[in-house]
Amino acid sequence: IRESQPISSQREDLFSSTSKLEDLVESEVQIVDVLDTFADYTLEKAKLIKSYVEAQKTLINTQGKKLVAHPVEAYLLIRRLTADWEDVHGALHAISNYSVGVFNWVETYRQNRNFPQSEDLTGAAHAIVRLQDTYRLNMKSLSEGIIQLPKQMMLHNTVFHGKNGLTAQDLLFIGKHAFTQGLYNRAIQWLQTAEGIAGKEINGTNGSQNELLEELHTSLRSAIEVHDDILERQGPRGITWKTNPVPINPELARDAKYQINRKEMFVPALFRRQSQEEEFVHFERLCAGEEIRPDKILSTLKCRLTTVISPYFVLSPLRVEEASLSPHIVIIHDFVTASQADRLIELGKPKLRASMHQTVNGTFIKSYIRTSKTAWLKDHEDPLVTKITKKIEQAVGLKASLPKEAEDYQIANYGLGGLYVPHTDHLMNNPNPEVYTAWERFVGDRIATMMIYLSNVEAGGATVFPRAGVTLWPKKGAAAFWWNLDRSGVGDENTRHGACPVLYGDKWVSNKWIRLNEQFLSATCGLHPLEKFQIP
Ligand SMILES: O=C(O)CCC(=O)C(=O)O
Ligand SMILES: [Fe+2]
Repeated sequence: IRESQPISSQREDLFSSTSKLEDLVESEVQIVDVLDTFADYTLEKAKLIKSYVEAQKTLINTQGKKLVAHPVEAYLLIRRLTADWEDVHGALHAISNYSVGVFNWVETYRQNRNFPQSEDLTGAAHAIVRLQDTYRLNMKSLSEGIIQLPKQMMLHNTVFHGKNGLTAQDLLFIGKHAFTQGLYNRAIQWLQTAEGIAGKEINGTNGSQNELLEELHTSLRSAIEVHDDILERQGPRGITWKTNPVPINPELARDAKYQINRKEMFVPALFRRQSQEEEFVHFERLCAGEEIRPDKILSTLKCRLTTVISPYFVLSPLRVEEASLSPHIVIIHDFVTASQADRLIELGKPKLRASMHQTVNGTFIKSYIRTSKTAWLKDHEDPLVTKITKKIEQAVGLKASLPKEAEDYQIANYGLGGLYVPHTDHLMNNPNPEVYTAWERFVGDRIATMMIYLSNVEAGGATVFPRAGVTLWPKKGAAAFWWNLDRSGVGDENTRHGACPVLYGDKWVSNKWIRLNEQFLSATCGLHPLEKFQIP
C-alpha cells in the first residue's frame, strides 16, 4: 500500500477524523443559536398576526349581512384594512426579511464550515456496524447508547454511557448498511433490534410507525433469505461477507452439514502466510484483546531498562517492553512527554487531510483502507521535532535526520471507527526496480518504523500484527518500534500490521519511516540471509 500527500482538493469528509468532528460541535452550537433567536422573533410576530386574526374574527362574526350599510361599520371595516393592517403588514415583512437573511446565512455557514453530507452519514453508519462487529458489542445496549466492552478488553473503564439512544429508524438505516457491507448476520441482528424498539415506540395508532414496522418486516424477511442463500452457496465467511455458521431458517438449519459447522474452532495460524480471510479473523481477535500466542512465546518476553545503544541514555535509560522477539517489536515507554505529544498534535492539526492511497494505475484516491486524516511535519518546522528525531537516532542507532535517511513525520488522527487494514510499511516489494522513482531507489525501502502514540485511546484503536499475534495498546508518549526489513534488506512479511477501529476516544499517532540505504554503516548486513535486527 502506498500513501502520499493528497494531490486534488476534494471535499473533506468528516467521519474519518475526530479532530474535524470536534469543529462540527462548535458549528452546530452557532447554528442553533441563530435559529433559536429567529424562532423566538418569528413567534413574537406570529402572535401579533394571530391576535389580529382573533380580533377581526369576532368583529366579523358579530355582524349581519348588511354591515356596510351602517356608516360606523363601514368605517370600522376600512380601519381594519388600513390602520390595523399596518401592524400585520409590518410583521409579515419582518418575518420574510428575517427568514431570507437567516436562510442565506445558514446556507453560507454550512458551506464554509464543511457540514456533513450524506456520505458522512453513510460513513458514520459503516463505522457503527464495524465497531459492533469487531468488538462484539451488545447491540441492544449499543442502541441505547451504552458501550459494553468485551471481557478481555477491560482495562479501567468497562462501560461507556452516552446521553442518547438510537431510534428504530436509525437502526433500520444501520441494518441496511450492514447488509450492503456483506455482514448479513449483523444486518439481521440490527433489523431485529429495530423491530423490538419500533414495537415500543408505538403509542396509539401512528401511521408512519406502522409503515416503518412494515418496512422492517419486509427487510428482515429478505435479509434472512439472502443470508441463508449466501451461507448455502458461499459458506459462512469470505473477504466480502459474513453469515452465521447455521441458517436462520430452522428448517434449513436442520441439515446435517450445518451441525458440523457449528463446532468450528479457531486455531491461530501464526508466522506464516495467511489468506486474506484468515488475516481478517486474526486482526479482529487481536483487536478485541484476545491473546493468541502460546505461553512458550509469551514467557520469553521481558521489560527492561537499556542504555546499550547510546551513552545518551545513561542517566535515563530507555524503558523497553518487548512485544515480540521475531519480528523484533518493542514499545519504548515515555519516549516523549505528554506535553511534547500535545505539541506534535497541535503542529499537525491544521494540516490534516484525508489519507490517500495510490491505485494500481498510479492515481491517488481517498482511502477506505485507512479511515483517518494525516499531516506531514518536517524537522525544521519546530525545534521539538528536531529534538525527537535526535532521540530516535540515539534510541535505535539509525540515521533519521536527512530526507534521504527518513521520511517526514506523518501525524495521523483516526475518526469514528477509524482503522487501517493490515499492510506492511515496507513498500518496495516489486522485483522490477523500474516501477520505483529514482528517489525511492536512491533512499531504499523502509527499514524500520518508529510510531509514537500521541494520545491515549479509551477503548479500541490497538495496533495489531495478525501474523506475529501481537497487540499494542496505545499509550500516550510511548513509541512502538519494529524492523520491517531483515538484515539482508528483504521485507519481513510477519510485520504485517493494522490499526483497529477506534471504539471510544481520540487516536493520534506519529510515524517516522526510516529508509534503508543511508544506514549502511549503522545497520549492517548479517551473516545469514534471514538474520534479523534485535535493537533496541
Ligand atoms: O495507527 C496505527 O496503530 C498504525 C498505523 C500504521 O500502521 C501506519 O500508519 O502505517
Ligand atoms: Fe503501518
